[in-house]
Amino acid sequence: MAFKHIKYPSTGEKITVQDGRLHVPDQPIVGYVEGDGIGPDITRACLRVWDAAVEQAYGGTRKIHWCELFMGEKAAEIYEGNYFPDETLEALKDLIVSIKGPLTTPVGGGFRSLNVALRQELDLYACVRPVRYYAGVPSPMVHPELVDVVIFRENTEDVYSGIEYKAGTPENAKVAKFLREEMGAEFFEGAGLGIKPVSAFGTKRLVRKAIQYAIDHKKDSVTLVHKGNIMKFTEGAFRNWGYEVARDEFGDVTITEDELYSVYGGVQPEGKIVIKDRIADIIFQLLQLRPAEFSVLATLNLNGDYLSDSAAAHVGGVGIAPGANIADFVAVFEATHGTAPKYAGLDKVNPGSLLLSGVMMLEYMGWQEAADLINSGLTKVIADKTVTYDFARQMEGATEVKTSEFGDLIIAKIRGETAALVKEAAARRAQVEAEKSKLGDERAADPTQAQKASGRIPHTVSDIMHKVVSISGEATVNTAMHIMREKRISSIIVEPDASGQWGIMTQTDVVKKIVNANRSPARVKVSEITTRPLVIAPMDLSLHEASGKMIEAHVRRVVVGKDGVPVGIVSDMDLFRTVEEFGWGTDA
Ligand SMILES: NC(=O)C1=CN([C@@H]2O[C@H](COP(=O)(O)OP(=O)(O)OC[C@H]3O[C@@H](n4cnc5c(N)ncnc54)[C@H](OP(=O)(O)O)[C@@H]3O)[C@@H](O)[C@H]2O)C=CC1
Ligand SMILES: O=C(O)CCC(=O)C(=O)O
Ligand SMILES: [Mg+2]
Repeated sequence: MAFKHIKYPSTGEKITVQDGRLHVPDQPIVGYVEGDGIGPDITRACLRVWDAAVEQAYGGTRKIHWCELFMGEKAAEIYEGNYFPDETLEALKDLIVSIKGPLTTPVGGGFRSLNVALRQELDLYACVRPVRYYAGVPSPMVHPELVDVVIFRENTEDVYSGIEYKAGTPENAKVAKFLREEMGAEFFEGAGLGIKPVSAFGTKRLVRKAIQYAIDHKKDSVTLVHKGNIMKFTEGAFRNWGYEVARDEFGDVTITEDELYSVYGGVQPEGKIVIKDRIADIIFQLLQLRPAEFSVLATLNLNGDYLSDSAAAHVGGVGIAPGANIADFVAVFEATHGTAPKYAGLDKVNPGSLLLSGVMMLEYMGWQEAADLINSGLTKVIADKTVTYDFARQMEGATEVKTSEFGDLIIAKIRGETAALVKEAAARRAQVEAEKSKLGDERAADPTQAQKASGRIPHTVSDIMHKVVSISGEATVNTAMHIMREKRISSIIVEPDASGQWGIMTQTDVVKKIVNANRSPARVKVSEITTRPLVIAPMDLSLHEASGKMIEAHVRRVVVGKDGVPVGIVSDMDLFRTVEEFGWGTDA
């Protein structure tokens, strides 16, 4: 699709899916949507922090190439009233990984939620919202550190499906008539009507992802949250289908809470995840009073929406509540909160929620080092009590900073904290490199001695060969002789001639073809006394085989090569020395 307003950066590569896995190049193109309300404030700050963390973690070898995509009010301005242009949808699919700011949805009328539309159009069926405590964050809980749950909220079904009939419309009248007359339903005249589809397919793929996450992250339980006592065939079915997936697809690694007591006497067996369920209303109390009992929660769409904002409040509020909308590969990361319009453009709110959504994104891309830097930078800034208004109003002795300043402080921590470590690691790397290069030089100069020092016994020609020295056939024999004397070598490799053949010139050639023939080495070209073609032995030729070759061909050396190019040379003297140093045969 040719884009009208979206411009992919000219540098960077697209993230792809290869052999069923996400393939993230070192210079990936990642999409971002600024969002409405406070969106531009937090996005601006976060882009700088993400870039700084990636730069710091990978020293410039990795970099995100951002591509702005348009949704919401900014899109409506650019695309003549279109809040969700087709090309944005196309690019989100094409780029696979993107991050977005919040988008406004009018209440009680107007256009449909862009966020919900996005999730449905891209079938981003799992809304993943981790809720955990960052040390120093103000919290109303006595033990907020015990909160560490990941909410897997079904993201495409339930009452968010948009099957609603406004009171007073012909559609509403038609549905009401059907329900009353055909289904025997009873409800007040003039009621607005909504339908709540919950399918086995939608439930199972969500619960499957939640259980897989629990396995991958060594979590001890998955709790199915539902209001199945009231909505038996939707929420009750969600619970039943959830247990079904656990039993049918993860039977070897899961047990039910019933089994935990009836079979295992309450002692959770090593390596088993407990699948349990709780009714939706009581889970709000339980998460406050007994948070340690929960780790992964699988919820329907509406319950998960409520629960994620509420749980966020236990650990500092929605200002620090990250999230992601994930399909099998395509993912759009986003803050849990909305557009907070009263703060729009004030550079005031907490960018933490979007920032941590970016941390989830970096983890999804496999860039854990950059993610860790942000986590630790954020923790340190909070520990310094330099925080945005939402934390400052709950923290004694805090200094309130702006959104952008909060970002700057995190960047400073990321750079400062790692500067020393990076310097130290670079020095360590340089030391190792220097040591390696010294050992390499020693090996090349005296392979036998180097192996003796390292405890290795040589077996093949590559174990004892010396690096070849080569010369052009156009050089004079005089020049070649100077090099051989200087390097203390008895032969020199001659570069390929016009027909591509390598050659060799030895001390014996000089004795026979120069001295004995009464020729001046200054006037004879190397090519004139070179032996071609050169027989090149493979690197894994054994020392025994090498001796055989020398005897058979009446030569005193074997040239060793790779892909037809000579790389080393082994002489009869090298064999002699090796045997003298290491022994040979059965008594070696
Ligand atoms: N995914 C999305 O794009 C979402 C979009 N929305 C949309 O956002 C709009 C506004 O919704 P609303 O219900 O007011 O909810 P919001 O989440 O936008 O704001 C509610 C309150 O939460 C606090 N808050 C929100 N974000 C931050 C932040 N970054 N830092 C600190 N505090 C924050 C503020 O509290 P305080 O007043 O105490 O300072 C704010 O007034 C609606 O149109 C809604 O549909 C809502 C949720 C998600
Ligand atoms: O789409 C919206 O405007 C609200 C969505 C929401 O609250 C959420 O996803 O948590
Ligand atoms: Mg919400």
